[in-house]
Amino acid sequence: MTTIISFQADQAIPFIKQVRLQNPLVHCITNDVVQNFTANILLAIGASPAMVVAEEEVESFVKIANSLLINIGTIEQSSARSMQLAAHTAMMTKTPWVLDPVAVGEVLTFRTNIAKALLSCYPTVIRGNAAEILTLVGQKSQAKGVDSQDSTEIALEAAKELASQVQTIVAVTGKVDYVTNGQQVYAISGGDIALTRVTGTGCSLSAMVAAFVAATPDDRLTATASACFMMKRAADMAIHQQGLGTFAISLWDQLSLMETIS
Ligand SMILES: Nc1ncnc2c1ncn2[C@@H]1O[C@H](COP(=O)(O)OP(=O)(O)OP(=O)(O)O)[C@@H](O)[C@H]1O
Ligand SMILES: Cc1ncsc1CCO
Ligand SMILES: [Mg+2]
Repeated sequence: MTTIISFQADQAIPFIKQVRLQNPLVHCITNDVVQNFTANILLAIGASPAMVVAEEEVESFVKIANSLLINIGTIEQSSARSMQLAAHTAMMTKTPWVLDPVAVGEVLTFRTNIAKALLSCYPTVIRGNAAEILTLVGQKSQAKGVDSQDSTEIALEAAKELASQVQTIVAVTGKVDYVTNGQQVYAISGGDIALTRVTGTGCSLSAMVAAFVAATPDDRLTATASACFMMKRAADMAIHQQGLGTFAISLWDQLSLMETIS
């Protein structure tokens, strides 16, 4: 049986600082809903976002980027081709890359097939909600569109299995986040239910993971857990007495302020 280790702030702090020091260039191929939010979240944590999607451009851009994010949230034929080319280039150039398999499941078969095919390009990290991770290992899942109705506890074994199968790191997020390489498991608790009521917090977290694994290549498991910790901690500190708009802005503020004083 694997011991689940509760991830602590003192483990995350050096990784959060490294992202600000390194200012990684993160190549994002992400969905239409979250482009602006994701770019701003990356800037807030000290990374440099670039949304480059054209099939004609992705190959050369992956080669100069420090990491790549592929998020299939609003995938179409043309973006699917860009994703496959970008992931293949990342594998060949050993550029770390993160897969966010948004809304994979039995209803949305086009994206599910693409996401499964992308696994052969060995993502460095897969970050998804419980339903998405269950789907990728071929188990039944419950979702309402992009939102999971399964808990991360139910998906933990699937996350470990996926990590072992694909030789990757899996971050399965929800009330408690679990980050695993198949052997070790970190648990990150905290955060706020409001994170599920602002669109793109998971998508932006995947982009943060891409920045963290680029800036701290020696320990990508801790880097991934640190990104998850940072999002939860920012939500803990964000203002949540008014409405969701204030919460979203305050979350952005808290991400930008965390560990800026050295
Ligand atoms: N019930 C909850 N309580 C506290 N934090 C939560 C809860 N559910 C999710 N989170 C946090 O919300 C963030 C997004 O995770 P989630 O699993 O909802 O991603 P997602 O479903 O891919 O989101 P999206 O598709 O909207 O981008 C993570 O930081 C996660 O820890
Ligand atoms: C709402 C939505 N639909 C496709 S992607 C996306 C962003 C949150 O996953
Ligand atoms: Mg998602």
